[in-house]
Amino acid sequence: MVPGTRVAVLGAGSWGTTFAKILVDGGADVVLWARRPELAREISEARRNSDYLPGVNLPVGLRATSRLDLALAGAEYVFVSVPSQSLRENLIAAEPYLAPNVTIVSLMKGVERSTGMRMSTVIEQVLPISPERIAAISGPNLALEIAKEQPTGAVVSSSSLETAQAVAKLATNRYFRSYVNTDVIGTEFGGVLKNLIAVAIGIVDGVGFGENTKASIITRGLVEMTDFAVAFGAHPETLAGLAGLGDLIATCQSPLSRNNTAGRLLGQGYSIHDVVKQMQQTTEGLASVKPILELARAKGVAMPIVEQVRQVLDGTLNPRDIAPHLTTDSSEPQGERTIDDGQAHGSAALWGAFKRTFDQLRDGGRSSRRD
Ligand SMILES: NC(=O)c1ccc[n+]([C@@H]2O[C@H](COP(=O)([O-])OP(=O)(O)OC[C@H]3O[C@@H](n4cnc5c(N)ncnc54)[C@H](O)[C@@H]3O)[C@@H](O)[C@H]2O)c1
Ligand SMILES: O=P(O)(O)OC[C@H](O)CO
Repeated sequence: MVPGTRVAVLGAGSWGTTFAKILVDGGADVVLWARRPELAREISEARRNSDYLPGVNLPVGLRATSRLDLALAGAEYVFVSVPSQSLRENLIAAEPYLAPNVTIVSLMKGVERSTGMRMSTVIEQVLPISPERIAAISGPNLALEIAKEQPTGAVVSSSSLETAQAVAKLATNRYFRSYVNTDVIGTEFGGVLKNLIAVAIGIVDGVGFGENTKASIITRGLVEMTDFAVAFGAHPETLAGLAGLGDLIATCQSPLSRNNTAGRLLGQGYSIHDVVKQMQQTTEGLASVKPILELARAKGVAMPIVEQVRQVLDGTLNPRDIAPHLTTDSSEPQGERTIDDGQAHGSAALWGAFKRTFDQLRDGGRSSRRD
């Protein structure tokens, strides 16, 4: 990365603000766009975003504005972190101010409810830029932990390896390390699907069930995630990496997760109406359940856990009943089938993931690598 590369971040919630800090701490020249002028002022003047990141001091080099034209002027890279349902309208507003040859990076983990589209495909549809200039970032990335500079990793994915590497260089610093891959489908769906499993985990937590139930849901949830993503063209290895298993673990076990929290409230008996009212921040999983199930049906993929989450949201399943039929409604004993119908490829994928993790640890985090 050329130090001082001009970057814009759109969306000054928890993740947009945290990511702006990651980029500044990596040496980029960052302008953060906030919808509300008072928030832009708080970030620029007090170096705080007290609603979203309490107790965090933001870097001196971070500038913020509520003027989209000023944020985007001359930006070579634009990172987008608005709620997924608002991406399309925000891109339309941004388009007149985008520099030629700009690279757009999605930080979001939802699908568009009305179309079922992934965020990178919405970007591709709305903006006149080639897919090689679009990237997505995903991984075990709870914003508040990263804003406090606790070390973590993520995956930058683009159909162009060159773009993924350029973005990964920007998004790497002493506490944040970016790996690269070219499996955009797997990387994006990993981020979307783990939210749904985290809602299920929250529900059983709220009911009062313990670790066996949660471990069963996480393990079977990973199978659902992998089946779904592979049916849409993803590589199974991606789902065993940071953007799949890694994010699934972080989101399912952290009380910081909004999806997990929403699930817990449902498990405690609150209605979806009450839960939505209580959630102050973006909870992508709640909007993704229906479009994901529609996509799954279209490909003939069974998603019993996500289906049960939908029933709890609709009020047609008592949260206490979510556990007993985790994998199937059939009373016949089933094979466990983990990754891909028990073919040799599944164990090879898992072995590959373990080996890569080992190699990365041995490497000591010195270079941008494939996840
Ligand atoms: N918070 C995290 O830990 C985290 C980590 C990784 C990815 N993400 C993803 O990042 C995306 C953004 O989430 P977040 O956590 O920053 O949410 P958030 O609720 O903390 O912030 C969302 C921001 O978007 C703004 N906003 C709301 N409606 C808008 C609209 N119509 N147009 C423009 N801006 C609007 C809000 O004012 C707020 O500043 C989500 O897709 C989420 O899944 C979040
Ligand atoms: O707070 P959540 O549930 O949106 O999860 C945040 C991040 O996606 C965790 O990686």
